[in-house]
Amino acid sequence: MNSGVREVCKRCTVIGGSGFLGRHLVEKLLERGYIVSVFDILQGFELPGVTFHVGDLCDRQALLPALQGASVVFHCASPSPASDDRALFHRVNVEGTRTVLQACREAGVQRLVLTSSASVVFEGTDIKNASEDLPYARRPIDYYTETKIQQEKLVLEACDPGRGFLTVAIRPHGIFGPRDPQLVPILVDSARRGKMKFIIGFTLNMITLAYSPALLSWRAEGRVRPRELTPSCPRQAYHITNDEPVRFWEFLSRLLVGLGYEAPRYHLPYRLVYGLALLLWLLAVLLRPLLTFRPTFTPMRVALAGTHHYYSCARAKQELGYRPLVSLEEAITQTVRSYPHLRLGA
Ligand SMILES: NC(=O)C1=CN([C@@H]2O[C@H](COP(=O)(O)OP(=O)(O)OC[C@H]3O[C@@H](n4cnc5c(N)ncnc54)[C@H](OP(=O)(O)O)[C@@H]3O)[C@@H](O)[C@H]2O)C=CC1
Ligand SMILES: CC(C)=CCC[C@@H](C)[C@H]1CC[C@H]2C3=C(CC[C@]12C)[C@@]1(C)CCC(=O)C[C@@H]1CC3
Repeated sequence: MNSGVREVCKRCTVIGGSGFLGRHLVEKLLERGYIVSVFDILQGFELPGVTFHVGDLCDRQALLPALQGASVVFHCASPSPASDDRALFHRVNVEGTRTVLQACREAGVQRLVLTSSASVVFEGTDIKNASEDLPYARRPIDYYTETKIQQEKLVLEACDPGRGFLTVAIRPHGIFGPRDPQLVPILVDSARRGKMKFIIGFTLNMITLAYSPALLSWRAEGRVRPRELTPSCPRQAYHITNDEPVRFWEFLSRLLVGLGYEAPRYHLPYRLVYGLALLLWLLAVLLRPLLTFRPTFTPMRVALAGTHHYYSCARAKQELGYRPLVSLEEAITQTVRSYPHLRLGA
């Protein structure tokens, strides 16, 4: 292979590369010698070797220059799941993804890796060791999930090995780790406001999570191209987790205690809290023209707190060679260490 060809093979674009997962991915790709372009609505950081393209992914003209010459595109952009702006979710996750697909084809991109979510099958009821064969949620719990389902379908249906365009969706679940803007910050904010004293529902519900650095080291190795991706087996989604189911409340308690806060200990009935969360959500929608407030305990969060939701990543292990690189124990230790500013009293 001459150096020109090698260079083209190693060129990639990370859409949403300024975000939590996207930025970790950019760093790993650089370590592995990729030439990286980032496309994001804002430039979140500066790194030698990274070219930034600032724009909205719904704008094909803005997107195209960022994709030129890339053999692989990682799509990691989405509005925050904390938002309840249905129109925004639809515009970015559904219409925006159509635009990404169109632009990829125009730019001659060969592989598109979507960061979907394991929550595309979650309806608020128990999920135990689920494989990817579980159907999509018929009644998605929020707009985020509703549009992640549509997004994943669009991307997988666009897979066209005959034309040399391969698509794959990875489905992480509850990503955490250094710089995570969601799980640990929301947890600490709730603890600081005295809202983390309660255990919702029963204490034994298990979940799986995905520790970002471990997830990304693997992903950036280019193992995202399924070996079996052939015309007879073109559409693939893969659960990616730490592969160590843990009790939800034990996991949260270890993070809280590690940061100096008390673990939750008083019990509240699941149905009561879920009902209250629904009521608050409804009030927030109805009162929106007059006042804006964002309840901490959304129906989705309460459902996640009170049910089993653990996923099997056997398919990714078998077909993609996936292995979680860090134990859950180590992942929690590293995460706690990375948030000195969120410790009690800091
Ligand atoms: N975090 C988690 O637990 C999980 C996340 N995922 C998925 O992983 C992906 C990455 O998530 P995460 O890193 O946590 O999210 P972040 O919000 O940290 O990153 C997403 C990035 O995309 C940007 N973005 C949003 N809208 C647009 C747009 N219209 N055009 C260009 N860029 C845009 C965001 O900018 P801005 O911040 O300004 O909006 C942000 O920089 C998402 O697809 C998410 O659905 C899946 C499972 C779990
Ligand atoms: C109710 C409670 C005690 C909340 C504190 C922790 C939560 C903030 C997180 C626990 C599980 C997380 C999670 C997500 C966001 C943050 C939590 C609710 C996602 C909804 C993020 C986006 C996804 O694609 C799925 C995630 C599932 C787990």
